[in-house]
Amino acid sequence: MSSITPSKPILKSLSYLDTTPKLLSIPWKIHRQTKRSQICNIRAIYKQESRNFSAGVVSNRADWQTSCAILASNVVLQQSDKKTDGSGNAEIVSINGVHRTLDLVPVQQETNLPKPLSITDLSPAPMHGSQLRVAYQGVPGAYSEAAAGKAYPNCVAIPCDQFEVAFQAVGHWIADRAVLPVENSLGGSIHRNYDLLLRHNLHIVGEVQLPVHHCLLALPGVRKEDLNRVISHPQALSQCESTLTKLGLNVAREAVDDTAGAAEFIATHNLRDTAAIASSRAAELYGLQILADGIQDDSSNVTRFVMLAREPIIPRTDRPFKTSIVFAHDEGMSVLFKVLAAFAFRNISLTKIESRPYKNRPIRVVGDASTGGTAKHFEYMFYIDFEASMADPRSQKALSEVQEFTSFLRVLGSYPMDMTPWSPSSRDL
Ligand SMILES: O=C(O)C(=O)Cc1ccccc1
Repeated sequence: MSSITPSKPILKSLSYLDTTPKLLSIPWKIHRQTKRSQICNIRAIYKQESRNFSAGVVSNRADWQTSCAILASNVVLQQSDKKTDGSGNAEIVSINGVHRTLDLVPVQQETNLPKPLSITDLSPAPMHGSQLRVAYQGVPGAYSEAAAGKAYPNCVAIPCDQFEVAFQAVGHWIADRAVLPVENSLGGSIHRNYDLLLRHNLHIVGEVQLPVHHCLLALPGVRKEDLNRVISHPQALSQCESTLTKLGLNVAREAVDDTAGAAEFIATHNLRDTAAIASSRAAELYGLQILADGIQDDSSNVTRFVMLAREPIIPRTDRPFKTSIVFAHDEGMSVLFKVLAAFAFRNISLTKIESRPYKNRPIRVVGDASTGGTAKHFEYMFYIDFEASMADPRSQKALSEVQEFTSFLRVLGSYPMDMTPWSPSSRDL
């Protein structure tokens, strides 16, 4: 992996670019606003598409995308005034304010035979035909950079100053992928990125589990006794809290955007009273000494990163796959139980459940003074990772059932599980 090593992250916020999603609505996003008949229509299409897919009829990428487009267009059509252009193609009046006509006829109209899938269809080479450009949050030496290199060994890693910028970089074709941390075995979920997954239209196309090995870094000649503060990414600070105390460092902790950025900051400003928690690679890059090595509180400190792309990958069943979804539900009895049961009764294991505030509707009020007061329910979006591929009929049946009692359901991605062997003592950095 080659990394652009600027003195500052290359990509600042791309706010000047309109970030309104220009992509077709997510194939799997199913909105509640549709009427019962329309849901039946969608379900019929969904089931037909699922049958087609599971029966192997959807045998190549083009068909897969056409099926998704059909499903998505039918969902979106419920949301907007529709008019046909006489050819049977429904013209979408607007999607997020973008006017477009969907061409729903399958590929190879003249022969009506699906185009054989070629290797370039599976993972098209980047536009510039050379290395994959992978955006990450941080500066060179960050663990996210290492994750990018583990996911795509020959990539060009592109540093970004915010997680949001990494998402935008992919959305605006500045990068081909983004690699972002979503959870750590000691620190738990990185909530910011769960929220961003929902806000953007990217697809999870892979995951990497990275053993994280923290070091305490300072300028050459600085001793622990000289330190008044330790700075790093909040996840790193929380993963090393006990060890810092054992080292006698009862000094101020300050959170910064990323671990390597903390090391760079100390070197750039020649701070002799400050240490950083970062990787040994950051020590090399920014000329710092390692005061203490392996300071995470638990040797099995692993961070899970996901890889994001503009297009989903084609799910397979020939290797272990994981699928990530997000859903919301209106009031109803034991909806969460029903969702979990839809997977449990099909022997599908869940590996993660996360809830995040439903920012469009944070509180639902029930009742009023006449009924003795109001109940205020916090509304959440629920994220689930489960161990099955979307190509597995069990997954399709489970999601078809979940759709019945949720107001919103979206598949964030179906992707190979990271099965690389590791032991608690292994280290990538
Ligand atoms: O700050 C970094 O180096 C990151 O990539 C985020 C992070 C921080 C701590 C553990 C894993 C990832």
